[in-house]
Amino acid sequence: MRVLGIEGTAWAASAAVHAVESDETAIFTDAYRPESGGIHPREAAEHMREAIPGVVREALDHAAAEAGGDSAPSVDAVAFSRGPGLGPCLRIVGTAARAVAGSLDVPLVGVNHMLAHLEIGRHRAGFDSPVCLNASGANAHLLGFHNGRYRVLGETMDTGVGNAIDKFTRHVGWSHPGGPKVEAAAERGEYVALPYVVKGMDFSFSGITSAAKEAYDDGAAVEDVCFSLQEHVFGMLTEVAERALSLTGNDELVLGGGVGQNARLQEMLGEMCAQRGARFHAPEPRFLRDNAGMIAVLGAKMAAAGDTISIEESRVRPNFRPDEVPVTWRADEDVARAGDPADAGTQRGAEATVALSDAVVKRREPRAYRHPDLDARLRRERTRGEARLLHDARRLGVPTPVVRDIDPREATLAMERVGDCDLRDRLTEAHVRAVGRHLATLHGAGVVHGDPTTRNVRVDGRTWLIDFGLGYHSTHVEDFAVDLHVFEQSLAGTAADPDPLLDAFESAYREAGDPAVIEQLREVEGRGRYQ
Ligand SMILES: C[C@@H](O)[C@H](NC(=O)OP(=O)(O)OC[C@H]1O[C@@H](n2cnc3c(N)ncnc32)[C@H](O)[C@@H]1O)C(=O)O
Ligand SMILES: Nc1ncnc2c1ncn2[C@@H]1O[C@H](COP(=O)(O)OP(=O)(O)OP(=O)(O)O)[C@@H](O)[C@H]1O
Ligand SMILES: [Fe+2]
Repeated sequence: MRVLGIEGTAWAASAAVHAVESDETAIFTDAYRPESGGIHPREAAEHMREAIPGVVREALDHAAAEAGGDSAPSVDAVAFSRGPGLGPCLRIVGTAARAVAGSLDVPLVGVNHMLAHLEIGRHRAGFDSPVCLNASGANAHLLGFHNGRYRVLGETMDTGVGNAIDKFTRHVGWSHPGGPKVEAAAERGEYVALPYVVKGMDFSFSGITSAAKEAYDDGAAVEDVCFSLQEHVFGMLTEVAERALSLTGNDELVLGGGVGQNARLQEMLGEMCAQRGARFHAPEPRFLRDNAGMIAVLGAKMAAAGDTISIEESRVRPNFRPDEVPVTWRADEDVARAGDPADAGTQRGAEATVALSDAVVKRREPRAYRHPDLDARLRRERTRGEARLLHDARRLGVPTPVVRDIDPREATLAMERVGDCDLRDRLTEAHVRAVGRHLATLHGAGVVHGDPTTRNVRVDGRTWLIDFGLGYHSTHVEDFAVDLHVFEQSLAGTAADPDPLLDAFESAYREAGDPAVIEQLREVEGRGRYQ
């Protein structure tokens, strides 16, 4: 079987032929390069109009040559990027795909571009059910497979990671795309401190981009800013990837997206995985940046599962989210979470090792992938912050362990042992309601937990909140809403039937806290991040 793929969500006018039996993929790409500034949607669409016919012809010629003069059509299906992406570009690609499928009389397959970034890594690595970090221009998120869908385990709360970097390079007058230029300049740079923003498995870049621009305007060497941008931004992505592995009990990670071509990002992810005994795969660059090869490869899997669409249903989807897609090509898989060993001896969390006896000693281990200055700063700040907030929460009446000792230099806390197990392993409505009430109490007093996941709640007769290492004080409704979003994402990622739990959580929060936070939560969830 051979499948034609067509891609054109933003800058890459690309067509490819994937031959299933030999697993060979030929890719033909004609890139749009803006003369100034970033990607202009109208110019990009104009480029698609001019370039798509040429790359499709090249791909079909290639397929015909491979077919060696067979009378049968040279491809068995046509797959296209249906979204997310720029509407005007998508429509041109959609039209081209319909025309080719119609004239060859073969089925049409509508592919989610972000899932294609993920599946190409899974395919090339031969991994079973990896967590995926998509690091592309317009997006940044972590995906994991659970109950027949890819779930968004964490994502950017503002711009995509490539866009965040490209904004900085535009500010200093460099041409698009900025990522490779930052990578080159970073080789000669030294460390300066920038903001570092991780909220559970979510993260945001706007503060870093602004601080980087300011540092440059204030006279910092551009090489130093580039170096530090990479250390912070990729450090954050690596940290959240590690959190996702830890929370899901997974030991395979794949990388996707154009920013994934960056050697420093690949190095950090590789080191993080090596340190925790997980396997890591980054596909070759031609499969990382936008390309039709990944569309053809996933298109072939979808076609084999019978997941094709009629012309009438094939409208494009500029805001197509990855978690909306029924994963037909993995329908027969029954994926169980590996799970961590029971509460005995030493536990390994996402960032700390926790020695459990009558008491608990939690030590934030150094992270080799992180710049030493940043590593020391985060371990010290988080240890101090955790001790302080555990105490504050207790005073507000939220059950937390009593802190017995703290050593910020060693990043070590000694505290009371609480609960029989993590909430993840006993997900009842009553406990989830209690989490809703406790978060409402904290938020009412201006405290953000920062990482309220189903692993950071301990349960017995009571419902205890632990792990305040990412917590902070705030008066912003947005920060409280993101806290709720983090908890709901972790529920959706760990519960077999999350809906009743989500309802119970929200109704308890609404009763005990500020309903405006729930409204803001809807805003956070609905944010269009894909234009
Ligand atoms: C929706 C779709 O159109 C969009 N595509 C996209 O963003 O193109 P992609 O090829 O995945 O990524 C482009 C980004 O990748 C960055 N980039 C390329 N090489 C890089 C490098 N060596 N280091 C850092 N960033 C790099 C560029 O600066 C640019 O921001 C997406 O996947 O989000
Ligand atoms: N005070 C405590 N009493 C009982 N168990 C605890 C306590 N503190 C931590 N644990 C156990 O150790 C695990 C990891 O602890 P913690 O969440 O504080 O570390 P972490 O490395 O920051 O983890 P993560 O980032 O995954 O939440 C918890 O999920 C819990 O099972
Ligand atoms: Fe992409």
